[in-house]
Amino acid sequence: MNNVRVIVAGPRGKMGSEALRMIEKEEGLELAACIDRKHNGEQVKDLKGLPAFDAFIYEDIEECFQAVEADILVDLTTPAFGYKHTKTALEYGIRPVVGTTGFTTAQLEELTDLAEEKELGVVIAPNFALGAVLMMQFSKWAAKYFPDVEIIERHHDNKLDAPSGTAVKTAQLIQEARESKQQGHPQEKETIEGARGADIDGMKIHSVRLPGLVAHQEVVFGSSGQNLTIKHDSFHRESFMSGVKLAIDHVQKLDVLVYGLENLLD
Ligand SMILES: NC(=O)C1=CN([C@@H]2O[C@H](COP(=O)(O)OP(=O)(O)OC[C@H]3O[C@@H](n4cnc5c(N)ncnc54)[C@H](OP(=O)(O)O)[C@@H]3O)[C@@H](O)[C@H]2O)C=CC1
Ligand SMILES: O=C(O)C1=N[C@H](C(=O)O)C[C@H](O)C1
Repeated sequence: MNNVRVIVAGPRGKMGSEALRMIEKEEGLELAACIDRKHNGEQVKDLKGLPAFDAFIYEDIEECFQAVEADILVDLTTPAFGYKHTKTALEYGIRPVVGTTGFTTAQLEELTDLAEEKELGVVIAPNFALGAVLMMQFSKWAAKYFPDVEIIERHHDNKLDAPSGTAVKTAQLIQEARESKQQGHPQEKETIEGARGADIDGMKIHSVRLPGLVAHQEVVFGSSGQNLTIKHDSFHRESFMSGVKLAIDHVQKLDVLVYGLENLLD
């Protein structure tokens, strides 16, 4: 069988470089090219700290898609570029696997429609770590019995988007399991704006950004006389890679957009 040819966008990044190391280890995957905003025309092996791939780096995504034959784009960049890259990949018949977070609901809807129109699979996963996917599923289950819930997510201080994609997805899953609920005291007032965090359907989300952190989330449920906390920690970005591989395997058989890795698990 032919190797699956993958283009990685964001190869110098924390996640992109980890994805390159995963592709290097996985039989059946081949790095076709990289998309970066620097180093046009250089080879990946020329860049310090990255695996010794001969694949070339392109700054212009269209030039890359025109020059290189590929099956899949793995995007691990920024919200603005990730959206543009995903759209362009679909235009060129390449299936996107997207870890980049921070897309708006309107962007997700637009990409869903485009994938359907092109009959091409897309996987957008706010979190590729299996433990985080389970944390979200357990939270959805718990919300049926404990509708009062707040989400505390903690990340490294280089993160661009807040709240995290995982926190937003968790809140959306909880919304599916509980009635809409305005939490806290009906007359509560913030004496400093933002003190109660972000709000999704009455649920509060608190975002912590500190050096030393990787990716962590607690979902705290409150009820009379008891609390339930569901917690997940990613201590290393390798934790996301089995999920990236799973998405690469599945996306080739899909002809629609799938949002969330839980939709690919048995
Ligand atoms: N789904 C999941 O499981 C996970 C998702 N993420 C998400 O993945 C994304 C990347 O995270 P992370 O690796 O930590 O971030 P980094 O900042 O470490 O990496 C992002 C990389 O993208 C590069 N970049 C910026 N603009 C472009 C562009 N136009 N074309 C190509 N590359 C570009 C950056 O270059 P430069 O350095 O020059 O700015 C950088 O190398 C984020 O959205 C994050 O939230 C993160 C972890 C897990
Ligand atoms: O930026 C990160 O680091 C992470 N981003 C994703 C998110 O926004 O949820 C996934 C994970 O939490 C790490």
